Amino acid sequence: MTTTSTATSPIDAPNESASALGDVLCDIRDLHHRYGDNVAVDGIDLSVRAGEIVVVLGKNGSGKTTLFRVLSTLLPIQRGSVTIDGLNIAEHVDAVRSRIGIIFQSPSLDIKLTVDENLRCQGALYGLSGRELSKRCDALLEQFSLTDRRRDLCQTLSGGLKRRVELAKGLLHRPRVMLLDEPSTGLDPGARLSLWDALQQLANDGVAVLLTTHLMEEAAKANRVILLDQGKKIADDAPSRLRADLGGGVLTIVPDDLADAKAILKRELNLETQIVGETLRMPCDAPEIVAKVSETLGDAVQSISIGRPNLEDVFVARTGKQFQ
Ligand SMILES: Nc1ncnc2c1ncn2[C@@H]1O[C@H](COP(=O)(O)OP(=O)(O)OP(=O)(O)O)[C@@H](O)[C@H]1O
Repeated sequence: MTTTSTATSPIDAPNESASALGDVLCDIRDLHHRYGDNVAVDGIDLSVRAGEIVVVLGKNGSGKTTLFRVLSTLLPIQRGSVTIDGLNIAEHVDAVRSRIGIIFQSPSLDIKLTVDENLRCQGALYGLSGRELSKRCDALLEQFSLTDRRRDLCQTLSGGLKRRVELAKGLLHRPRVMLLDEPSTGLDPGARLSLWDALQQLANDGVAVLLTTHLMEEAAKANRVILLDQGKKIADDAPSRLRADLGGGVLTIVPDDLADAKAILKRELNLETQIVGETLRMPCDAPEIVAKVSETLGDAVQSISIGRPNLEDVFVARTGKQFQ
């Protein structure tokens, strides 16, 4: 069993400063969407600026995909408004589509075509042709380190490489706003890192990037995190500020049996812990509690630590529910 009382820092956000950011490119006001009686998006306000990476984080069914489908003009606006690059998406569908790049959860590549052919088909859909299209394909293949794979069939690529081709496809027409629904799905940690390098590069080039993820450590890299719960926005801030708002530290216990340990800690030490994944967690600023918990649980615990709150703690604190 390991016990620690030092504060640990999750991945720090690369850039949480608003000063480097540009104009608002995506502006959502009081957006609602329902399927029959089922309210999927419930009065969301949200803006994303040029150069900003904003992550929408929420449990299954919290409304992330519905939000993305409205933003990408695939679902109509029922109530509220959205502007993309200053254009109301209900009134300027074609112009808006030319300004957004979209990557959905389900892969969109034609795996029987080569990397090059996939890009060229996409370019043709957006009215690009001839030298302009060739130059654009060359530049994106270079940007995503795909030049040496351009003649390979997509079915021969790894999941990470396929995602890079999808990103290149989504960027062919130089969108000002990039929408990505769970872009890390199916990627190994190395491929995720290179995806994030690519997103950071996009943001550096002045694109507004809005994506969903269910991975907390990934959300911690964004400039801003939006927490959704049952279609409502329950938090919107830089990840470090969201964590700091909780104040102090968090006690994390990894016991052999979650329910047993929770009951023992309540009975013996009057501690109110919450089950989060495979751990028991609770706000805690008193390092001496580590020794007490260790003594109380004895051999029935694998590790006890006090660290800084993470985004999962923020979600639990704001909703009273577990994230997963
Ligand atoms: N086409 C549909 N018809 C009816 N209800 C739907 C439809 N699509 C989604 N819903 C419901 O709307 C709510 C939000 O779903 P949505 O898919 O937007 O959430 P999500 O956060 O993207 O979930 P996940 O993480 O599982 O993809 C859920 O209650 C879902 O069951």
